[in-house]
Amino acid sequence: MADDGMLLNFELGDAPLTSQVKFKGGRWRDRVKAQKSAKEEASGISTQPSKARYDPDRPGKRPRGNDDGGYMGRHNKMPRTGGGGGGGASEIPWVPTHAMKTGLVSSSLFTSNPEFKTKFDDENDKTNDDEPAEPAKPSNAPLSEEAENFHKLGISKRVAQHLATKLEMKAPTAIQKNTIPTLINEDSDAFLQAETGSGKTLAYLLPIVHRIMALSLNEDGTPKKDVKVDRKSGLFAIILAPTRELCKQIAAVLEKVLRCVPWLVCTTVIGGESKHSEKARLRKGVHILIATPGRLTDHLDHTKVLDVGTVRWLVLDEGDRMMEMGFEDDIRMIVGKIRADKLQEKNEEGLVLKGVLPARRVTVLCSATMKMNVQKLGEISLEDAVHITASKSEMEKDAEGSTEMAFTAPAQLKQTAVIVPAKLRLVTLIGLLKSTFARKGSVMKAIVFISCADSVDFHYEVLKDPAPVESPPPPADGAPPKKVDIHIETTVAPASYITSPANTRVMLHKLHGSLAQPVRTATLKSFAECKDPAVLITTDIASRGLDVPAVDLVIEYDPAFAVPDHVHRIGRTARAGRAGKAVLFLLPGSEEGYTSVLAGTITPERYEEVLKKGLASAVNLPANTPNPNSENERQTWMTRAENLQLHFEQRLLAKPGDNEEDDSNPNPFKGPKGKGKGSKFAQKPVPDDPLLVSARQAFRSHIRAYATHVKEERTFFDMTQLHLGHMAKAFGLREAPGGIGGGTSRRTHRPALSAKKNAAASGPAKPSTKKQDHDDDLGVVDEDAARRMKAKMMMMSMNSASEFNLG
Ligand SMILES: Nc1ncnc2c1ncn2[C@@H]1O[C@H](COP(=O)(O)OP(=O)(O)OP(=O)(O)O)[C@@H](O)[C@H]1O
Repeated sequence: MADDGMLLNFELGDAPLTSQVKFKGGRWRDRVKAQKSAKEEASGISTQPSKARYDPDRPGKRPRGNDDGGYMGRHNKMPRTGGGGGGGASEIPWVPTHAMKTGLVSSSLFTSNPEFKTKFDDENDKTNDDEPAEPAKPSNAPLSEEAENFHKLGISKRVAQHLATKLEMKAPTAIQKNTIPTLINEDSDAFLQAETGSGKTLAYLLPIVHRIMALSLNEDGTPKKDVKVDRKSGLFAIILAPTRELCKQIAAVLEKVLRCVPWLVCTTVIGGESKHSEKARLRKGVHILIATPGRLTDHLDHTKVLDVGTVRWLVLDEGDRMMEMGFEDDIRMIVGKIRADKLQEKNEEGLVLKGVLPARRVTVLCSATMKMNVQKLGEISLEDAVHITASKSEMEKDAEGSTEMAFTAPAQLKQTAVIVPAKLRLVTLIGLLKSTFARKGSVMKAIVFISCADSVDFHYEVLKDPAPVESPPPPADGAPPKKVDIHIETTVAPASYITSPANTRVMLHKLHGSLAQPVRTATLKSFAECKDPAVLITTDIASRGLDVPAVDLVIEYDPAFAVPDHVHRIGRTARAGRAGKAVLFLLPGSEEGYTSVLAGTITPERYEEVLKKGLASAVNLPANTPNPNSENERQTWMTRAENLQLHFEQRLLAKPGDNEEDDSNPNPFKGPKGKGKGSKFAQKPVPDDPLLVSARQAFRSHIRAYATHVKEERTFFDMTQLHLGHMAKAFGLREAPGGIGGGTSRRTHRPALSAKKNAAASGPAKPSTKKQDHDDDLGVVDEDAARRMKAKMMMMSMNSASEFNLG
């Protein structure tokens, strides 16, 4: 008889078994029989080993296992055997008694998976392994021509020398070469578009710094007579960016540049930090301000000392993202306020601004991706803007009136799409990370993008060492204990599953918008400065603009919600001409078509290849966790994958006191979670393992997030094709938990876009959706998404057997 996806775990090693099957539903008599039988077998005195076991849904009939989210018997590739769904009885395997007893009935990872549509070029795969193809010439690297340097573009010698000697930037990149002269010599608005990692930040910062410097320095660098620029001279430039992290990063780059002009000052005003101290800094005086739109609007409304009369530049970095996040109104307000003030030709202290700074207010828009909403932003903020791109051909395309520029990925970025069945996602991720860090020094940092904060939390918990980090003993001499950075206590931890003999320590980090700002800042710092190999598990909060040069690998474990987001995510690697690799996880089926709309050459890869490499050697299971099978050199990668999955499932099923003998409950059906209030059998409920709770929450949020892919891409990301039972396995769950369809998730991705859209349709925005200038993974799912999920859930509950082939 075909096992149809059932893994029968006859040999499970000596690890403690952590869960018992709960017998629910059906007739009381059936449940008692089933429980009795399970008990007998547990003590080795089974009287009826070969009998069919209890099936709660079909008492008295042949059993169903717990595969496929409660459904077992018909695979989507199998023909229906009767009306009304459900497989024919002959296809239903028998569940061995002891497997039910232990709760270790688990669907096999390697059966019942959908077939791939992709045609893999195995010959090519081989060639790739043996003799790597010539790497593509980097497309976002600094220009190598001898003749190119910053001074020749018009930047003062002082700054050019500082860049070359202190910041190791001798030659500009293509976008810098095309932007700097324009912004120095002209006063027109500009729209900078160039691929990720191409140096757009310095492309707009350097001309601004150069022109502010020119207020007090002559062209030869000597100081102007009787001219003093100090903190009170006025605010000359405002740079807006969508996230706090990006604002801090821009400020860090600018501070480095300003070290050669120490009298110029920049600061940030961003959400999540003390407004009081921001006000104090503004009061002291600042020349360049970097802000998130929400917080700047707030200060413009409430901080009198913030005078925008002298402002000459407004830069909107990642403008499209700000529009997506729903900051259109804030940006309108900011632009309106800046333009409303009469342009001052002299500042209050009599410093002449005219003739040195732009004669009009200049707006610079900056993005690697352009969409309709950026054009709209352009309409709000730009007037006769020049469109500056990195290459001539792009500029020509623009001159010809091409409305939509193709999003390009850095040419040197190696992109792969791994087709992974839902059930195998978690083990494949671990296999990939394990092989990534197998060789010392080959990869130092990897980023894993996940769709929502709950899922980030779960994957962080599941991948980090479960053993609590031991606190250091207090010093014997009574001195105060050494300070540990409390901010990263819950966001940074070692990850033993992905270590290797060459890399015995890999540090895991997590980041999302629901974390407090000091935690976010400290976590990002830890990741950027980590000397050990490091992994960052994150939402799209880290997808825009973030510049950690040592990132060698980006894994899109959950595909992005829209193509531009994908471009930004993969752009966290292969920056400024460096090499990089991006791996996209796709499910077999409609998702496989997604690569046709993405930029660059994407090589498809089978998950088997990833697992073979990753699980060629044993996974380092953390101590004191269930180990389904002691390691054996001869184990195959498939067995290792099965055991690894089982290990996670067991970890999730662990409950406090599971390892202790406890026969005190006389009624097996009013077990730890019995509802019988007042019943003599009622017991104190035993809480589920926090990891299990987290897995359920992550699963629910993941499914909700899945429903929020942009409309144009829903043909690839089709809710109705998702197999919830299989997907649950990727969260270590043996079945899909309920409660997916109802309500909204507070921590699901793509909030403001939909929230604002809804608001437009249904009246004023709720206060909670406003000014989330930083929390781009906080918010609610749009109604349309909720409706699609509800439809899916209804279909599931109406006919669980037809769940496989919805739509
Ligand atoms: N001329 C240069 N020479 C060497 N490195 C440079 C140069 N210009 C910028 N870089 C480096 O390139 C990296 C990417 O720069 P930046 O963050 O400005 O890119 P970007 O185009 O804004 O990317 P994204 O679109 O992803 O935000 C940074 O590490 C920066 O220090």
